[in-house]
Amino acid sequence: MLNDFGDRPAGALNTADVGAYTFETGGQLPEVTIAYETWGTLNEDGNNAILVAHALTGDSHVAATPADPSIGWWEGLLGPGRPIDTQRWFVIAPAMVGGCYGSTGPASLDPEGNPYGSRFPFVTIRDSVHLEAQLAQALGIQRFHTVIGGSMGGARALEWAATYPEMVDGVAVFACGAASTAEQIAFGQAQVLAVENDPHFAGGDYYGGPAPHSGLGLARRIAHITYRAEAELGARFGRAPQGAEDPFGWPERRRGRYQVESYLDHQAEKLLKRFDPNSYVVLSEALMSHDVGRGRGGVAEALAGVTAVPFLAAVETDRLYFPEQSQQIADAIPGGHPVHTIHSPIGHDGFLTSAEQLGEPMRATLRL
Ligand SMILES: CC(=O)SCCNC(=O)CCNC(=O)[C@H](O)C(C)(C)COP(=O)(O)OP(=O)(O)OC[C@H]1O[C@@H](n2cnc3c(N)ncnc32)[C@H](O)[C@@H]1OP(=O)(O)O
Ligand SMILES: N[C@@H](CCO)C(=O)O
Repeated sequence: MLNDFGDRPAGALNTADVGAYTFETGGQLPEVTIAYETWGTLNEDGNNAILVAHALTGDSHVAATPADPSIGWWEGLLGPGRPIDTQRWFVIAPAMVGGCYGSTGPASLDPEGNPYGSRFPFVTIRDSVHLEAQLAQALGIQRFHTVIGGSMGGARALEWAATYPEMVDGVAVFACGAASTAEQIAFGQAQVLAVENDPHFAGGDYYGGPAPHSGLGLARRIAHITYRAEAELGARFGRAPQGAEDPFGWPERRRGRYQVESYLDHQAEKLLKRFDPNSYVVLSEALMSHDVGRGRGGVAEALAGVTAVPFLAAVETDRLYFPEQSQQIADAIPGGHPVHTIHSPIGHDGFLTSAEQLGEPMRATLRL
């Protein structure tokens, strides 16, 4: 069922009930719904499908649909005549389990009608892939020509290629490595604790009362700094004060803001309006769990078994998912593969803001 956190027109999402699910670490849900959007038409053989996986706070709205004509987060990549031509391909974008965009998540109601809250299981990237495979089966999709994603979506795409090699012919991974690094886990922990230490968090059972928005806002600020490059922030904001505010309010210990603080306040405010703090924790921990080599003899061995044609890309100024981490994937998948550079001064978020750079090389490499 849809929760209150999405702000979407009626009918914007399709949903499929995929039944009960036992998570990798043993948690269980008696019923799981996966929400998704689609573009184009699945052919009779069920073999013209492409799956697009969203990032941490993303959703299934990759591009405009008749039911929701608003611009999507990869609008330029997808549509009639675009690099992923929806006159030819059937594209599906599922909302990740644990999130707050229509798939079962912590704000969803259990069979007794109570929100799961603190009882929502620990989710891994691999769990999300297993559930998406069940969705594919329910829809009659035999295999994916390509699975595509950036950042956490890239983790999901790579995990798809390692978990279901027989179902994935091509994989496109942008701005993501083979496993979350110590530093990525460290940034994740700070964000998770920011939410959990908010006095309103109540162990995750805050529904019906005030939400832990102060904590979620702090988490988003930490995250957003990592999504942008130091030079971009410097060039854009420098040390400038925000409007007439005075950052030198001492000795009263009250002060106005620098522009960059106002910018981060704005990014935080925007997320509060659209995201459930519990989902932020669940998905952040899922991303921290990302390790394509877990239980497979390590990253090198897991990637040696990938049979999908890879298309890899990294943002040249990304200081969260460094280009070397994309290179590690390229080197480990048999065959020798380049890493395409996304030229952008802004850092990690360049995989969203400059995605148009990837359209043509991706189409050529993956024969889209
Ligand atoms: C792949 C996925 O699934 S993720 C889904 C898409 N991601 C998101 O929506 C996440 C949230 N947003 C972001 O991550 C980024 O904003 C992006 C990547 C979408 C866009 O990045 P950019 O185009 O570079 O936008 P930028 O980060 O500069 O933010 C611009 C906003 O900051 C505001 N802003 C700029 N300076 C200031 C300031 N001094 N004080 C307050 N606000 C400011 C702008 O007014 C603008 O506001 P708006 O977004 O409400 O229109
Ligand atoms: N801005 C993106 C970046 C995460 O990779 C998001 O919020 O999902």
